[in-house]
Amino acid sequence: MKTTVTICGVGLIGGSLALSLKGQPHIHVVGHSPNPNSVQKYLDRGVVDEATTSLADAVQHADFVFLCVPVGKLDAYLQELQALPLKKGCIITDVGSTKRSVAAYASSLSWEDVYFIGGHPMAGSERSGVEAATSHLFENAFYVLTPDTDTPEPAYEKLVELLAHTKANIVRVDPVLHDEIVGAISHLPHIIAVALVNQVADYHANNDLFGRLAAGGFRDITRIASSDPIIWRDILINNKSVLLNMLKDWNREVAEFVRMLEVEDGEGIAKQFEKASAFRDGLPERRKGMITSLYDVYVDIPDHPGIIGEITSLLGSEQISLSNIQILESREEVPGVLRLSFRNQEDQDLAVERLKEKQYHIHF
Ligand SMILES: NC(=O)c1ccc[n+]([C@@H]2O[C@H](COP(=O)([O-])OP(=O)(O)OC[C@H]3O[C@@H](n4cnc5c(N)ncnc54)[C@H](O)[C@@H]3O)[C@@H](O)[C@H]2O)c1
Ligand SMILES: O=C(O)C(=O)C[C@]1(C(=O)O)C=C[C@@H](O)C=C1
Repeated sequence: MKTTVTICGVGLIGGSLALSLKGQPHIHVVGHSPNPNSVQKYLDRGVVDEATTSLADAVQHADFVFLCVPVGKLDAYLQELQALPLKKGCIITDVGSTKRSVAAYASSLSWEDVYFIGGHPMAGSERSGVEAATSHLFENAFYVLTPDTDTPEPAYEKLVELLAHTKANIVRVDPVLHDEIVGAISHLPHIIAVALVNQVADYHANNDLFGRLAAGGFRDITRIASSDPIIWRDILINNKSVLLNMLKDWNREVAEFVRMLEVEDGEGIAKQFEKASAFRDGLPERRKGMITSLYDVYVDIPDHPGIIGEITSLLGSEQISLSNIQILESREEVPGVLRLSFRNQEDQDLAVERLKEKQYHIHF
């Protein structure tokens, strides 16, 4: 008897989850979207075994239901699911980037032999849609679960067992604490990246040298500013109370820089950099999952013909497979950036070593 896993919203996260489960001999993956074009896309891309626009059909045999839609849609999905006949013992979970409100809403509903356990894989990217999904997105990343105190342990263990296919590290966290932590390490950085890009975009509107000269530093801190607007609108509004407090703290950080610059407090500025690098350099390595676990490398490429061929030949001669290659910028006078995506950590490590030997400037 196969385990049926239904995924509602097969985008970046839902699609990556589907790909990590699909192909397991005992798992059948069903995709759901209310949009017939999306359903067709899931099938055409072979991300799911079956797909339908009917939620009732999608969940009728489900052992697990994953809600992989924007955070603002989770409550409506839960309400709909509660009104549908579900299999006994069915586990409903979500992948939303906030956990407090969905956990509270789920426990306000009454379920009969159906269990809701909130979830949040701590991996992703600025890309969105099923086109961006990869089977290894969650490998070595943390995957937060937020069971209630009354969640039966066997239900929790059943979900943990299924998620073993993602090769993520499961960590159990209280939903309120979760929202505070991700507010600081994920949501606040997205706000800052977007505000910074928009500030520079306004300068650029008066003089396009701003954008043309934008180099590694700007790119490193702003990749996430390209994230999906609807997904992030929902996350930020949902975590509003945490973020409003954190933005007050952020204003204090900015005010301190204003003060140090006004009085030319060089020692104070250097201390801020020392404190920051001590913390950042001490973070667990990326492969252990603190920061996203896509195997992407950014290479600055001088503007001369044949450079991309040189890089791909170098990787090819080492039998390193690329899963994707993309030119992010290529304009006169300024170096471009090439994004190389690899299938696994070993390929990424080897590519970085070889590219560095050839004096390429690499960043992550
Ligand atoms: N992007 C990330 O890095 C990341 C990481 C971890 C968790 N998350 C969370 O995962 C969830 C999905 O995000 P994503 O990045 O996969 O986004 P996505 O845009 O790639 O996918 C969202 C999916 O939901 C579907 N959808 C949108 N509105 C819908 C609606 N009203 N009804 C039904 N389906 C609808 C879309 O068609 C799409 O399939 C979000 O809750 C997000 O907070 C995102
Ligand atoms: O790497 C990225 O692009 C991400 O935005 C991933 C990221 C994050 O901020 O770290 C974004 C949202 C999630 O809920 C979890 C992970």
